[in-house]
Amino acid sequence: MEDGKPVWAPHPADGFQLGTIVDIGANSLTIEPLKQGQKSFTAQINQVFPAEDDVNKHVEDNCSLMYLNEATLLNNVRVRYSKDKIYTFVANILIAVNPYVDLPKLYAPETIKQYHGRSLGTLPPHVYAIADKAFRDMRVLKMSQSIIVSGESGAGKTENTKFVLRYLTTSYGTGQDIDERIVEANPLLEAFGNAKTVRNNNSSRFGKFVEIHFNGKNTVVGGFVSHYLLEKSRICQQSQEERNYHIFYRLCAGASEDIRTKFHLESPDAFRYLNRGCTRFFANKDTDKQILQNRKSPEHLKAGPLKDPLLDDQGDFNRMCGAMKKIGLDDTEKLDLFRVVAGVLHLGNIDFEEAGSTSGGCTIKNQSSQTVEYCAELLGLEESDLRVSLTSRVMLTTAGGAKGTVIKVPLKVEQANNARDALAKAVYSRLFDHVVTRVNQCFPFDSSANFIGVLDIAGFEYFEHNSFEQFCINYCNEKLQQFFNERILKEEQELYQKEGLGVNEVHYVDNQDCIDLVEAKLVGILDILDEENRLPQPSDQHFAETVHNKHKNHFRLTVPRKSKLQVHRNVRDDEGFIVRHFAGAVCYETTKFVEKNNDALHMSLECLVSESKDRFIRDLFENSNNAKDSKQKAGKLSFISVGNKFKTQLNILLEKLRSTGSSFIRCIKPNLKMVSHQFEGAQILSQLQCSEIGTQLQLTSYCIASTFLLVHHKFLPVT
Ligand SMILES: Nc1ncnc2c1ncn2[C@@H]1O[C@H](COP(=O)(O)OP(=O)(O)OP(=O)(O)O)[C@@H](O)[C@H]1O
Repeated sequence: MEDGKPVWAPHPADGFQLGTIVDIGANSLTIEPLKQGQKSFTAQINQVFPAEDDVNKHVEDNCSLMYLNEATLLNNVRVRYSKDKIYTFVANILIAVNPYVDLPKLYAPETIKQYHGRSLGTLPPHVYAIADKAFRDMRVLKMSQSIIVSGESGAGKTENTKFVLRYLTTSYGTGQDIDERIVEANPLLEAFGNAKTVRNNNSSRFGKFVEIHFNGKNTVVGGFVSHYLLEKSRICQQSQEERNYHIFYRLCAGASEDIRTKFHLESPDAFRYLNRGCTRFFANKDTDKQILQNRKSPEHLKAGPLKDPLLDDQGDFNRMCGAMKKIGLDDTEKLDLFRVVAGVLHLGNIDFEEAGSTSGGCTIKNQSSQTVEYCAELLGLEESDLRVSLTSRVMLTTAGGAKGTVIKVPLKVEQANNARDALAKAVYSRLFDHVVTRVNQCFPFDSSANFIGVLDIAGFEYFEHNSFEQFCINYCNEKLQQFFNERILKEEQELYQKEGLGVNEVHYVDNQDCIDLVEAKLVGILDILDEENRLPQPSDQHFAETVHNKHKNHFRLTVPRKSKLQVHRNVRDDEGFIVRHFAGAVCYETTKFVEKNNDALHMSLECLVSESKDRFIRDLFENSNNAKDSKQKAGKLSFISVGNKFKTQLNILLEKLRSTGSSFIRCIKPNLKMVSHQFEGAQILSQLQCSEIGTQLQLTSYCIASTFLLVHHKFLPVT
């Protein structure tokens, strides 16, 4: 960096600001901002970067900048974004900034044609360029490919995934039914698996890996969707501004009067599982008029509809019905799905009260009689069985002479509430599994030569309060980061060495220790949690204590009171732990870890649903580890580990990824308000830093710097 030449120095809101160096200290620099009227300030040397001569210039591949650093990358992305150029390459990785506005020309059929068969770099950066590269690599190398789409919630992963699928089926499909089916599966999956959150109106609350399969002639023959970790807590409760899964509202807004009557549907405020969150429908001015008044909640009538250019509950209901038809679901199947959704809604309305007897148990309130009747009818249950199963649980006594006797233990009001919610979550999540299975049956294939898989899964997350869901997501991201390190860094280094570029070995921080901390046999956090779940009286506190005891001096683990943030320092040692991830330290609060890690219903409920009179409900629970001999299993605590199921799924996924060629798309959320043309530099910078881009940038700048002797800043390890 030369005196007088412009540099990028840190800025709290913009990420970086332009300035000149006016003084050099031992570890810091004094910077005078170029913007008039701003005061000089000091910054650490390693946070100040040389700027390009023309800061308004932009390039398609960040690697062709003169100075390669995070500040010039941020500026390049910013300049391009201001011109609606949302895609940028960093070597082979595609950065995609969410425009939050429809850019029809960018995705038009003519654009699809343009990218057909064209090498990377010959046309402007585009998600289509990545899709076409994957296809050409598959054809030439005769090897399956994967495209890993990452980014935080609302960054645009699902939209870009859909563009990839649309591109591949349009360009290399058969022109027949199957292409359309692969694309039409999305509205159905989104209806059941997406919800409005504060960060994204259409947030996917599950991860997915969508494979498009090709025959030996490289034509699409079918598809397959694998799904991961549906967020179950949302089924029973949402925060005030959030909603449950779209399907509930779409059914309330869009179902015919006939269906409404049949399934006893009302407006969203009538249901406990909806009315603690936002009860407004998505609609625009015109479509809002088409929704009958009696279907709208008082909140909707007062505040009007929720607005999003891509969402419209009533219209989406009709589109979803169309999609169901296209992918081959008949009316009976459609009604089965709706009936179970309605059944879940009614379940939530069952209220309990203390029985007033000496048993200490509870009964169902009289006001809930009608609701119980509806639930029994919709879910094919005997009303009396439903009542008994919700208010008591069967257990096998092991004491004295009565060993082996099944007894009924009455539940307290709170326990009955939990049982009701557990039943609702189990029914809905089985329904979601069924939807995915059914979708997969719609594009079957006998054999395939290769596939292109697109992974759309949540990126690294850290909030003020982090629970089991964030723990699983971040564990997944550790695994993906390791895969990225293996793939890009090792391969690139080998390439540089092979080509004799004289690049010294680049040391990146291996995160295997963090992965082991989570998944190692017996001592890993997931196994410690499973052990806790198997105890007669598991507790979240005991689990947290065991984690700390087993990993006292682990570099990656510490107690919350050592956090830099006040809010985490208030968390007691037995209430949480901090994990130092590759992308930063996260404090996990362990309340509900034990409950969230258990997928099993208590035996009375399991028996209830698996013996339903209704075939559809019975089938949903068919493959569960349901006790055929309920007497034998009734006394045992049944436990199905969510964490270890995810670990197994993840390892299968990683094995698959390792067997394929890979490309990476990093999606970026430009602002928290979800609006167009607003670039919040600082928060975009932090997304770039805690992603593969940060790692790639370090490697690329290091290699180029070493090769061309343009050493501008020191290479820093990943963490
Ligand atoms: N390329 C795009 N063009 C126009 N709008 C977009 C584009 N990408 C994303 N959006 C807008 O941003 C919203 C959020 O995008 P998307 O649902 O793909 O995010 P996500 O990363 O999948 O989030 P989550 O992890 O919460 O599911 C979309 O509903 C859409 O309104």
